[in-house]
Amino acid sequence: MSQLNLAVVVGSLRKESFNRQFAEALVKLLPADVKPHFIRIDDLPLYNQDSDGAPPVPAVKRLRDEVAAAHGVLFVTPEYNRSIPGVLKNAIDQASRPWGQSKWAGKPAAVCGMSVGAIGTSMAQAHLRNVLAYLDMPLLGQPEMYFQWKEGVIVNGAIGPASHDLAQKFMTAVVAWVRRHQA
Ligand SMILES: Cc1cc2nc3c(=O)[nH]c(=O)nc-3n(C[C@H](O)[C@H](O)[C@H](O)COP(=O)(O)O)c2cc1C
Repeated sequence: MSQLNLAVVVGSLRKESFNRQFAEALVKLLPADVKPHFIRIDDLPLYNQDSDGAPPVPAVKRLRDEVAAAHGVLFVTPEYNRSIPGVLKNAIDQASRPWGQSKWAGKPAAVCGMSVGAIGTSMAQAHLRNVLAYLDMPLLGQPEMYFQWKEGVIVNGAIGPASHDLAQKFMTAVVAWVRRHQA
């Protein structure tokens, strides 16, 4: 099968981010013909519609080019105050404009997340799904992935034994979803 480029967007800038650790463990479950590409969002300026008429600054151009080059996108996000972190929304907004030139449109996507709370980012994921659906991204429905951070969830950089099967099932479904939507 042809090589797939899977963009991975992590919604936390924290150095020891559980979601980044989770994302790095998840991509280890990908088959050899799927290449993950972590999209940088920490150096993006705040989106300002006044900038739409000018050439994008280098960080924004990089973001837009990288999203455009992806066959699909995996979002791995924390929940902040029952929604998605502002840094993630900013990145989504930056690649959605100028109007009519969104880089997200048509890209198959999947969402998951890790929180310290028992609801495991379910509210954040619901909000994120709403945004991505508006951006015309076909969204993987099942399996859902709501993870709570606790000892043993990630062991030596890999998904721990108790969660491994669900995580593998999810990543297999992500790859099948992206392949199904390949032009
Ligand atoms: C501003 C803020 C708001 C938060 N709101 C929630 C929340 O609504 N639900 C939840 O489960 N955890 C919430 N948390 C706790 C996060 O789950 C926790 O900080 C987690 O480590 C964030 O993910 P990260 O480790 O990838 O940065 C919040 C944390 C912060 C800093």
